[in-house]
Amino acid sequence: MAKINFGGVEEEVVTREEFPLSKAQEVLKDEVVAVIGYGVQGPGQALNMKENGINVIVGQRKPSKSWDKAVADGFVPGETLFEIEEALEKGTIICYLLSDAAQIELWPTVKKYLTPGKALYFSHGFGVTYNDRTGIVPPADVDVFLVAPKGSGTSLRRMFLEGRGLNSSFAIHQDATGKAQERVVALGISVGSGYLFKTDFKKEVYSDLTGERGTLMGAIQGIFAAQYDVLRKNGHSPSEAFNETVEELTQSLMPLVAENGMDWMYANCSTTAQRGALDWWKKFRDAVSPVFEDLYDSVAKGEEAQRSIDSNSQADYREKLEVELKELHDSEMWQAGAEVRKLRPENN
Ligand SMILES: NC(=O)C1=CN([C@@H]2O[C@H](COP(=O)(O)OP(=O)(O)OC[C@H]3O[C@@H](n4cnc5c(N)ncnc54)[C@H](O)[C@@H]3O)[C@@H](O)[C@H]2O)C=CC1
Ligand SMILES: CC(=O)[C@](C)(O)C(=O)O
Ligand SMILES: [Mg+2]
Ligand SMILES: [Mg+2]
Repeated sequence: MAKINFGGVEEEVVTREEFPLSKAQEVLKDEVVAVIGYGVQGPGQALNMKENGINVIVGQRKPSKSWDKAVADGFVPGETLFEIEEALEKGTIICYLLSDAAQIELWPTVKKYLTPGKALYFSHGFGVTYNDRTGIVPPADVDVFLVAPKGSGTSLRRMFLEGRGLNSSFAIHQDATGKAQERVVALGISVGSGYLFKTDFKKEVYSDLTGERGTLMGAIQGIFAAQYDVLRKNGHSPSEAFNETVEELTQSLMPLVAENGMDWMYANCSTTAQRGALDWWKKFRDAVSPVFEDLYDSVAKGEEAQRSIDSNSQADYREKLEVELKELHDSEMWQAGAEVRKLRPENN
């Protein structure tokens, strides 16, 4: 483990230099890694492991779109693609990558196949942390750990194919075999993580639920909509409002933040913009801090987890999500955005 000073706080991380793929392959050489669930994380992790030389199989419902996708991706029925219970039987490491709500429903089946010495792998601390609501309590004689890619499974795969890596957190909930650390780190490297930082199941899920409702997804849509609406209410055209709210950020400014931090992005804007941004960012921070306090409180109380369980356990959960996603898609802001994207030189 490398010790890195993050802004004055020393943390332990695992880098690909100290734990190369060859070491991961050696650790996992006698394992059968069964990926249960082929939605977003499943394909990214299974394909990256497969191409990293790991013995990976996929377990999916049949017939299903996910089964067909796994076949299209090169997993072979009866050889590397099985129905869920057969994959659970064959797997020595069970990667539980169904949706968090679906993990609850299938848990009684999965638990039957967790025989002594096997490992149960998650990509989210949700099921174990909120086990009073999920019922997911693993048997004591199996390893239980997680690797949580800090990004979409789609990005995990794309970055792997580009020779890059998405950072992941890892955590150990149970070390029944004494090999949990090497198993989980080997898996983290094999699924295509850039580097791995250590956390625990509770901190992973509390931070993740906060992040996806906050700056990563929920809050950004909220702040985009607020600025767009004010610009439009004051007579600015849809294209001007969208460019000033989203397009410039994603195409020009956020890549500068990703490259070298916020001050670097500011320094590459006008002094007029720098003065204004430095004057206003604390006002926005103070305005939204109470909302983030409420959000974290709701996460910590389990309210966000219960809402996710209640809504995503319904038979028509996908249809209901799609109705709300369509409302976003059909909004003037994102309709304007579709036209702006078409005008990008690379799209003409
Ligand atoms: N989506 C992402 O990129 C990320 C997901 N995660 C975590 O990874 C895990 C998997 O997440 P996703 O891939 O997004 O899941 P998902 O929502 O895409 O579902 C995964 C699979 O579960 C199947 N499924 C749904 N209900 C089922 C049921 N009742 N019985 C059997 N199969 C069912 C779906 O058909 C799909 O193939 C979750 O714990 C999630 O929190 C972690 C980081 C990012
Ligand atoms: C992509 C990711 O990290 C999320 C937002 O936490 C998720 O998909 O659950
Ligand atoms: Mg996340
Ligand atoms: Mg998440």
